[in-house]
Amino acid sequence: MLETLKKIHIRIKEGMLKDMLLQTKWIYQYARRYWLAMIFYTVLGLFGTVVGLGSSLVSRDLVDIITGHQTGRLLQTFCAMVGLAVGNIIISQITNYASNWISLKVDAEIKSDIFSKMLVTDWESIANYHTGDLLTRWSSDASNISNGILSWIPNLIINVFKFISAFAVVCYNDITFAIFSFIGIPVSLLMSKTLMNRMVSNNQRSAAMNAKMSGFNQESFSNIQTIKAFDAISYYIKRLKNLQKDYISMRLDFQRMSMVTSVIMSLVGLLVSYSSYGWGIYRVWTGAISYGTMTLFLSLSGTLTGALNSLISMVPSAINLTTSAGRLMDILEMPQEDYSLDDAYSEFQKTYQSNGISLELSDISYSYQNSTTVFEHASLEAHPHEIIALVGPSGEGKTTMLRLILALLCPQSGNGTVSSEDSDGIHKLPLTASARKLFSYVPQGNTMTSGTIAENLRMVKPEATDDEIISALKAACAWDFVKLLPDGIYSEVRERGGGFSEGQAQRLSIARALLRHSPILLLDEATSALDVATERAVLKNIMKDDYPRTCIVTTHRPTVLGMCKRVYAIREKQCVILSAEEIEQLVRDF
Ligand SMILES: Nc1ncnc2c1ncn2[C@@H]1O[C@H](COP(=O)(O)OP(=O)(O)OP(=O)(O)O)[C@@H](O)[C@H]1O
Repeated sequence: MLETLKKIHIRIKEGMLKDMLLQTKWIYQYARRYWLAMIFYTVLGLFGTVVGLGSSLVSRDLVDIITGHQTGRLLQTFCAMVGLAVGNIIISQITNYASNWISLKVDAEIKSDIFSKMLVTDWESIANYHTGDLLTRWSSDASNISNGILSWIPNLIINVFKFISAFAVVCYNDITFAIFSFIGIPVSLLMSKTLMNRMVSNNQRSAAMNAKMSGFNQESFSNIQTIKAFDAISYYIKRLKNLQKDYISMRLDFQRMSMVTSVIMSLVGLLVSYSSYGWGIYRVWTGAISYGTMTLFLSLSGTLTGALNSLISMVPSAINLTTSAGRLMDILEMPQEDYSLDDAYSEFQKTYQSNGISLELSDISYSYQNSTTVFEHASLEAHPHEIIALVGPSGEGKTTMLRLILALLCPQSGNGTVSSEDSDGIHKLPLTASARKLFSYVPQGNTMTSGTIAENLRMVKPEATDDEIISALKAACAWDFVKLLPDGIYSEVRERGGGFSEGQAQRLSIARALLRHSPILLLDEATSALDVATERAVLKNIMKDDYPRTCIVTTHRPTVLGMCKRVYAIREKQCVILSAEEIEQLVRDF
């Protein structure tokens, strides 16, 4: 027996309650920023309770004056009652406004905070989550917290005060009525225990379902072309219907649970009010109390039951809130990227950019979290005024190498450095997330976003003039088609580069990278959709200016290898420099 109790104690200590405490602390760090507004809201709520009680007392007097139990000024009492009722309406509106204000502020703050933290989370860890799941956590879970944040301390204080003050008034007027305040408690407690268990699993089910729906919608809408091309419309409609079926069945499950709960709670409410009513009539009949006092009890029995139910319903709402906090904490507790060298890199860039910057990775080993080993003791270097090519069959690790260079991935062993040489010697910094200031990266695929061409390019240099944009477009061989567009650089680009061919979108992406004027340029199959002549022209333009750029390209096509200073092939998880003969062989075999 003792053993069992110990086990339960340990489970409570280590399990749900401990998690809930941590999650509550996490929520509190957002709530405390609005402590003044929360105090205002609490004071308003307390004031509203006092006005409500005052209104019940005045209505008691009014009834007693009318029924002749009390002598008093009817008109004044009536005016006081109306005044208090109007005051109640005004206070409740101000309270609503304050609660919305707090919710909106907290919502915006949590969302922007989580957004910025998600962006600095370790890339590989966050890439394991479906974007639909991330979106649901970021939007729905954050909203759950901001909407429910007031149900904590402020509503707890308000409802406790409401219950105690109403109870005190009841006791003062007729202590026998106090018993009715507690009739509902056992049932409400029982209900809340059942509710609590169901809610934990329902919340998790609901969050998982929402993430699934959001992921499906997002993927379907961004792949409409593929769905049509594969004649997969009916397949997708069927998938949606199945998801909807699951969703409806889950919602109806919830609905049934809340129906049962609310029927039981309403029955309890009826029981309380009818018993109060019956007891009230009896007390009036025996002459123990007046009609006015009975009216007071009837209205206070509602207040007491309401306050009690609100207090009890805080348990499931706390679960809802902490479940959401837990889901957000999962994301925020993932490892974060290291930006501690930001200042050092800014200084480094300012001082050495004009000399050009070299890049070196030595003895790098890297395996993805799923244990796919891509590199073992691989080394690579690139220097200013050089184009370095990375070649190799699909899936050998070219993109992975660029991710390592960009510090999106962190090698398990070996190290990366950037360096610059001047008359004082070689100046080095370790490769971390802060080094990204030095890079321009053109990834595979279409990375244009909706907006004008100019807006797309200014993403990397907001202060760029039109002339600078046009020069970048010229260097990327994109000006030829942009100048023919009726709105030139102010022509609209649709989502994912819609409205432009793959090759055009690639050239716009390259122009964007060039506009940034970074010392190191990384092109991941960035010229794959261009014809050979344009591809060569783009690379020539990139390297022809005096700017000491270091350029690394990954490619399947050996057409540009002749322009490269060194060609690395990824073989047996290493980067091997190809000889002139091997490069010639590659070109011949292509
Ligand atoms: N996020 C990831 N998680 C786990 N494994 C991955 C991930 N991305 C790539 N890989 C694996 O790492 C290996 C190298 O992939 P990578 O994308 O670097 O190849 P690549 O040479 O760029 O291919 P391609 O030429 O087709 O673009 C592959 O076996 C791939 O399955």
